[in-house]
Amino acid sequence: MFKGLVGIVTGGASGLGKATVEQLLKQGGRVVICDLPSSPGADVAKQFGNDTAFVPVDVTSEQDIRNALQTTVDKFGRLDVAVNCAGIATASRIYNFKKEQPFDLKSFQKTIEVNLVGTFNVIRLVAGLIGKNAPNADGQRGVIINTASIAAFDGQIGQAAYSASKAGVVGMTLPVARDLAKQGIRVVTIAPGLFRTPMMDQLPEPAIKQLESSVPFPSRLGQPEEYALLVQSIIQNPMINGETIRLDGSLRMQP
Ligand SMILES: CC(=O)CC(=O)SCCNC(=O)CCNC(=O)[C@H](O)C(C)(C)COP(=O)(O)OP(=O)(O)OC[C@H]1O[C@@H](n2cnc3c(N)ncnc32)[C@H](O)[C@@H]1OP(=O)(O)O
Ligand SMILES: NC(=O)C1=CN([C@@H]2O[C@H](COP(=O)(O)OP(=O)(O)OC[C@H]3O[C@@H](n4cnc5c(N)ncnc54)[C@H](O)[C@@H]3O)[C@@H](O)[C@H]2O)C=CC1
Repeated sequence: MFKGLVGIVTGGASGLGKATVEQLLKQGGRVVICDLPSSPGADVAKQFGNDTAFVPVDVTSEQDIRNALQTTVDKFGRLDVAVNCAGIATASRIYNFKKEQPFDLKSFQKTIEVNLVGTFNVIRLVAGLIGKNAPNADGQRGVIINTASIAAFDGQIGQAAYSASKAGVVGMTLPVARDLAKQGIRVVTIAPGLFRTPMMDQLPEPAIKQLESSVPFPSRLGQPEEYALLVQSIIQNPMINGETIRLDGSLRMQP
């Protein structure tokens, strides 16, 4: 279905990103996995075979993303799709009255830097390469997909930094889509609910169980493959643009 398609997936060494890499490959695509040097990205790429490459990056670095684009061109000749999955989750109260400790400012800044600035950095750089493609019959040159979170809308206690970073991704989706429309590049954001990944596994098991039971239907954590299926649908459907799509089993998180 995606024969000839070339994608970049940030955070592609784990969780939702890794499932996306697998789905694009299954459909006949070729994929550059971008993830931290400390991630298992090299092993993942080896496991997936010749249609993948791993480039160690920090998404907040201009040079790292430029290197990834160079590798993409050298190895696969073009770029059609970029999926931003790299992200970090932090949790802390604004002020811990027991310990008389305010929310650590560096932790807030880091969360914004990776989740929001990192996503923006990738968007602004991949747009240049995708924009070089010849347009298809519909005028489309490619697609950029971002990952926010339902915490952008109903963040829990302790999620001020994470929710702010993800709300920023939601907020820039429409203006960036409008901005890139003339060039035939679509921009869409997925706001996942709760998915079983290493990030979710950081939460204590009772917290996971509690969250899981609060999902109306299906009352369970999502599988990463279900996220990847939405990525595939977004790529396939040219009318989806400038929108944030919740993928959450109708969960609205409680405080
Ligand atoms: C990933 C997604 O995109 C999807 C989601 O959003 S899933 C929803 C995720 N929700 C959350 O992560 C909730 C975040 N909030 C919390 O975990 C808690 O409100 C809080 C840890 C910030 C404060 O909880 P609290 O009851 O006031 O307890 P507090 O005394 O501050 O902390 C209790 C202990 O639990 C630990 N803890 C429990 N859950 C934690 C978590 N998710 N992250 C970090 N620490 C956690 C704390 O480290 C703390 O340990 P110490 O005191 O020994 O350092
Ligand atoms: N798992 C879930 O329930 C949900 C996840 N999300 C979001 O989905 C995205 C993917 O999350 P998961 O797959 O669950 O997490 P994960 O922790 O399994 O994967 C995230 C990947 O991002 C990489 N990464 C982190 N910082 C990076 C940086 N600076 N540069 C490059 N790569 C970096 C990590 O090395 C890791 O491989 C994240 O943005 C997360 O916030 C949103 C809602 C729910």
